[in-house]
Amino acid sequence: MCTAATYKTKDFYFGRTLDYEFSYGDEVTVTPRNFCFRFRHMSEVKTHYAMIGMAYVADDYPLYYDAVNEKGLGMAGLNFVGNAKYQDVQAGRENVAQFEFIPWILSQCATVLEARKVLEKMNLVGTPYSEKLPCASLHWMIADKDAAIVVECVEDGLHVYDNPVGVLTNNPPFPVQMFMLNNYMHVSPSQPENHFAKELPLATYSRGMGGLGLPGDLSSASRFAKVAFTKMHAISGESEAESVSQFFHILGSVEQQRGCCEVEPGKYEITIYTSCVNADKGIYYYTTYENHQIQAVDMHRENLDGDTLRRYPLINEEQIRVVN
Ligand SMILES: C[C@H](CCC(=O)NCCS(=O)(=O)O)[C@H]1CC[C@H]2[C@@H]3[C@H](O)C[C@@H]4C[C@H](O)CC[C@]4(C)[C@H]3C[C@H](O)[C@]12C
Repeated sequence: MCTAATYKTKDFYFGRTLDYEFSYGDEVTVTPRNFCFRFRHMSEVKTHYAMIGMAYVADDYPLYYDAVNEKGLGMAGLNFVGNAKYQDVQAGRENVAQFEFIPWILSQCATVLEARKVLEKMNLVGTPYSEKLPCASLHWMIADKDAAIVVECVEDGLHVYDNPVGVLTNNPPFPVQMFMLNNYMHVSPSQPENHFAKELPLATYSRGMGGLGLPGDLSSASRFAKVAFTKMHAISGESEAESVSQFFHILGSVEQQRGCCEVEPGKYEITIYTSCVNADKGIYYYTTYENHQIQAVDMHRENLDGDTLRRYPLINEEQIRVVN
């Protein structure tokens, strides 16, 4: 399971949790403007927007899971198993392999509006990266400071949905997730009043009772409702530290602890990493399951006019500050 979210204070923030039972070898990766993208079905792109994100780098190619470009556009891929169905290569269309989708959009689009235009001409195809790295079944959230959309490629084609909540999890399809929020319209940060029966002397006996009914389990539909509620009500100061801290708290509402989600006997899905990118400043913050100290990689401290990837393997050891 995974969860992606946006958040806005003075700056725009975009991030996700990546929940899985193993890691591919994730690295915060900066792709500078002159790194040559050799798209499988399209021509080479030699110059483009720079981007920073989490990737598995294979043969010097950044297989991004999530990234933000220098214009502040963010994009994240989340599992959509059983529903994702990619299109066939078609002459006259812009055929883009699923593993190229993030670079395709972030290399040329500055906004969600521009991404929508590129999506109109695009065919999302199932060409695998390699035999060892077959197609991943994903859907994506694309967002900038003004808007968010979800892209789902299913049996009947490619769908682009407005995402007024700015969150995404996994199954079921996005319109169903949105519909199911109707079930939670009574949930509130305020204390409830007795509408049950006025003859009964019902009273609040604890803080937080306005949230009763909000799910707490790890299923993707439940995480969608939980994180949507948390994000829609989250309040913080506008400084970088306050904003980043609050963003990690929003995604913390749906993190997965080892032992609670068994995927096969003795194997558990956990939140491998949580990211928060300041999309305006190009700073990629992250924590990992074992390392709660926030780490940061600033794309603008790299040579963005270069042509080679800059890679920062995740720092996974817990950093504990001993104070006496
Ligand atoms: C496993 C990741 C998704 C995590 C997730 O959504 N978990 C939920 C599990 S479940 O639904 O609830 O079962 C996805 C997100 C991005 C994916 C990676 C990216 O798409 C980049 C390449 C794409 C290649 O085709 C496969 C390897 C890969 C390196 C992918 C491996 C894996 O599928 C990743 C890492």
